[in-house]
Amino acid sequence: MLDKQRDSFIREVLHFVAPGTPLRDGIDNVLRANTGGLIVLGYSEKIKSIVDGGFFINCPFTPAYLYELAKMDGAIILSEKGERILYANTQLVPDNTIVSNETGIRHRTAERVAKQTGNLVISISQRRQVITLYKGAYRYSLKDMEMILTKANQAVQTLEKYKAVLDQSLTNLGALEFEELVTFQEVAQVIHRIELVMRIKYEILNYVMELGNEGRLIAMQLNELVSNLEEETYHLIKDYIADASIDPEAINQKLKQMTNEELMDDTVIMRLLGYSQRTNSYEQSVSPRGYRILHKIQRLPAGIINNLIHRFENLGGIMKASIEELDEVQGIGRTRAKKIKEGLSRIQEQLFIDRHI
Ligand SMILES: Nc1ncnc2c1ncn2[C@@H]1O[C@H](COP(=O)(O)OP(=O)(O)OP(=O)(O)O)[C@@H](O)[C@H]1O
Repeated sequence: MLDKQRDSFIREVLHFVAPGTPLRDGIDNVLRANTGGLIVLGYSEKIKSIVDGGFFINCPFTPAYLYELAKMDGAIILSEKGERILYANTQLVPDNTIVSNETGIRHRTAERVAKQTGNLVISISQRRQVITLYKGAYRYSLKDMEMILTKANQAVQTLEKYKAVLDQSLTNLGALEFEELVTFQEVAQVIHRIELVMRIKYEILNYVMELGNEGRLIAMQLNELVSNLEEETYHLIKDYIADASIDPEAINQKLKQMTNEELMDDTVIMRLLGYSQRTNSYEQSVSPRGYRILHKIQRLPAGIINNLIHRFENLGGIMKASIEELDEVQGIGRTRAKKIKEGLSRIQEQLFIDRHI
């Protein structure tokens, strides 16, 4: 199951220490110098209450100052956004009844301070050459750059393969929609494949964050591969959801919470869309409303698409409508009615060709 809170924690903290930022340069210097370090971001009331001693410095942050100050014992406290160095050589005294699984004193202190205050705490290990970030109950250790790059590239390759399979099933689904031969099975399969692709996308996004400047190329590849998939999923759910008044985004969120096993189960997806297995067999045919296909027609506003579906109920109905009948729909004149007909024929033709590639 995807932990959304953990995901946003990772994004937030990785944004702070992404390669190329002054804070990261400073941390890397401390790591290389083998002095170790304990850094707290933000001097909140809660932090104030657990700080003992130290020097008030209050100077702009530079990687060189951080490096020099880390030579002293104790913790360094930065402003919330890391732009200023506020204190150095401080002793942190968090509540020692807070559970910590860390072994060394520095790391245990970091974890307890993060849990007690909710501030971001960074621990740079002297012996193990690792940087660990703590915030609230979350912990994240920055891995070696080369290793992340390799993992990110492998994930992009996996994404490419999954995306190719997904594209083929989307083409098949589209062709079957025009033939009015779609069953729940195809719909469930496409939803399952989309969600798998989205999961790989989020994994890669975390690598991109961690890679900072180095991740730009991977971010571009990712964007090219899956840029409009979210929109496509939204329309797909709108096409097949049993109760059209339910917000497709709510269904999408539930989809993200599912385990991989649940995702592969057609009956779970059917239930998610609001169909019960007893009344609807998943081999039974089902008609799309037409949002996904109609959005492929260029310059056709969403309001008109809604009017069309409201009037003709589904894609089949819209396909069968004559130019005169289309013309009667609010917002559609004769020229636009012709454009809709032509657009649908063109999309259908292309899908039938692509289906056999
Ligand atoms: N409560 C604390 N407040 C401020 N600094 C602390 C605190 N506890 C430990 N430190 C810092 O950590 C250093 C000792 O850490 P220790 O070696 O025990 O931790 P560790 O978690 O094993 O880290 P490392 O992997 O770097 O050795 C101290 O010299 C001090 O600078």
